Order: sequence, then C-alpha cells, then structure tokens
Amino acid sequence: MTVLASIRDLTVTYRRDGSEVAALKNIILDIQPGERLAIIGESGSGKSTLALAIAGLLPASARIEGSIDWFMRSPPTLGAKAPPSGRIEGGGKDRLSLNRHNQASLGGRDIGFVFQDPSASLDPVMAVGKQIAEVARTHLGLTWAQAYAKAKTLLERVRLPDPDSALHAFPHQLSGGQKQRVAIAAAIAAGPKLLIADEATSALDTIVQAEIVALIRRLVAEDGMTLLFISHDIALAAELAERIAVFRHGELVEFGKTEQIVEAPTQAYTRALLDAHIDLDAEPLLHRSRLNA
Ligand SMILES: Nc1ncnc2c1ncn2[C@@H]1O[C@H](COP(=O)(O)OP(=O)(O)OP(=O)(O)O)[C@@H](O)[C@H]1O
Ligand code: NI
Repeated sequence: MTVLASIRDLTVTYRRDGSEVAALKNIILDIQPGERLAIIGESGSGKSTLALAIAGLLPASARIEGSIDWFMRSPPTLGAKAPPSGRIEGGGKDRLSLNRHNQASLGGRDIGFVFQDPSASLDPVMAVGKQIAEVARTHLGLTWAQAYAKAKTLLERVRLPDPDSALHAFPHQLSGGQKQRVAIAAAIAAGPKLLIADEATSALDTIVQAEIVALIRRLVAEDGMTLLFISHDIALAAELAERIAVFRHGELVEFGKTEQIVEAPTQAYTRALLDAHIDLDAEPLLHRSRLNA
C-alpha cells in the first residue's frame, strides 16, 4: 500500500478562556502520494485545524492526540537529509513553525502552504521576486543569482504578466489574483511534495477563482505534487479533487471518490451541501467547463 501520510485517531482540542473546543475528533485518513484530495465542510468544521495539524503548525495551546505517520522520500534537494519516513505524535515535540515564506519543513519533508489571504503571507515591503528567491535560497541552498533565476521561472510558471518587471513589484502593486499567484510561486519554490491550499481561492471573484484553481491543477500535475485542497465549496472541490473528505463538527462524516460523493453521497449532510450548491448554481457539478491556467 502506498501512502504519503497516515493519520490515525487524530483529535485536536483548543483551549481558550478556560474552556475546551474539540476541533477534530478521532480522524482516520490516508493521503495517497500524487492525489488531489479535497477537505470540505462548513465554517468551523475543523478543516484548517486538519491542515495545520498535517503541516505541524498548530499553536502550542492545542492538545493533539493520535498520530500522523509520513512515508515521504525527501525531495532531491541540497541539504535534504531527512529520513524517508517520520512520525508526529500527540504532544508534538516535533512541532514546527511556519516561516513567512509559507514553507513548513519537518526534517526536510517540505510542505507548501497557500492561505486565503495572500497579503498575510507576503511581506508588504519586499519585492515579490526577492520573497520567492529567498525561499529558493534558504531551502534549496542556491546562490542569490540562482535563486532570482528560479524566482523568474516561477513567476513565468504561475503566469504573471511580464515576469521581469514583476520580480521588482511590491505586493500592493498587484491584484488579488496576482498576489495569490505570487503566494503560490513562493509555496512551491522549494519543491514541496505536498501542497496545502486552505481556502486559497475563497477571497477571489468567480472568474479569478477558476483561474487559480486551474493554475493549482496545472502546477500540481507538472511537479507531481500531492494536493490537499481545503474549501467550503463542494462544487469547487469536485472540480479539482479526485477524492473528497467531508467534515462536520470536527468529524470526518464521509470520504470517497469525487464521483461517488457527488452522485451518490451516503450522508444526509453531504446531500445537503450538494443541494445548497444546486440552489445557487444550476450547472452540473462534474461537467463545468475548465478554464486554462
Ligand atoms: N486557535 C484557536 N483557538 C481556539 N479555538 C480555535 C482556534 N482555531 C480554531 N478554533 C475552533 O476550532 C473549530 C474548528 O476551526 P477550524 O478553523 O479548523 O474550522 P474551519 O473548518 O477551517 O472553518 P472555516 O471554514 O471558517 O475556516 C472552531 O470551533 C474554531 O472556533
Ligand atoms: Ni478554515
């Protein structure tokens, strides 16, 4: 059996003002290498908590029980000395911090992270080329010249118009969609095996959203990355993912192939999510036209 990460009995409890919030309850989930997996559910269902747990980024105040086992070969990069597999256990002594370049690195097992708000992950006073180059320099051991060359290639790959001048642009000079393209470039700059997009398109209008989804799809295919796509939008998830995991109140209520989830959900809750979508948008879920990235 090939698995990238194996999540077993994962329970996450936040402590706040003396009370406890069970954000995830006994989650059992395997992530397969190279798959596009969507995590869906309404606000507060625990999606971001799962993403943070997977990336090892939960705040210290969170209590973590259960385990996440990794079966990841380190990417063939300079300085990657990680063992081929590893384990994060409840208690999280291995806990890491996310630097401002969206790279979570657990012993070389790099994970790229894209958030809803690109402004939160981009430095407002640093040119975007430098921000991307810094990721490449730090994580791949490149010189500045090599790192800038890589940054330019990445800006081309995320289809920013005029990559040469974009290198010198500051975030405020870019549109929301362009900023998200830069954030994605930074997230993949170190060649992560796993890309986590947490509501990465939710703040964008529908057309830009479709473009960013198409971009993520293309980059994931080109680099052979595994994708964890987090969204409250079942239609968007169905467009992109091969498998969908449905969360509700911190529990994994349904998990299966996209076709099965969309065409024959077993849970009333999934049905309700689908019906809510159909009320809003009559287009069939699985057959919406796909824009080119
Ligand atoms: N740092 C925190 N401290 C305390 N409680 C938290 C913290 N982060 C999240 N929670 C709580 O944990 C639960 C799950 O939150 P989480 O952010 O994982 O949900 P979500 O599905 O990502 O929601 P959304 O779609 O709104 O982003 C919620 O009840 C939330 O209020
Ligand atoms: Ni969230």
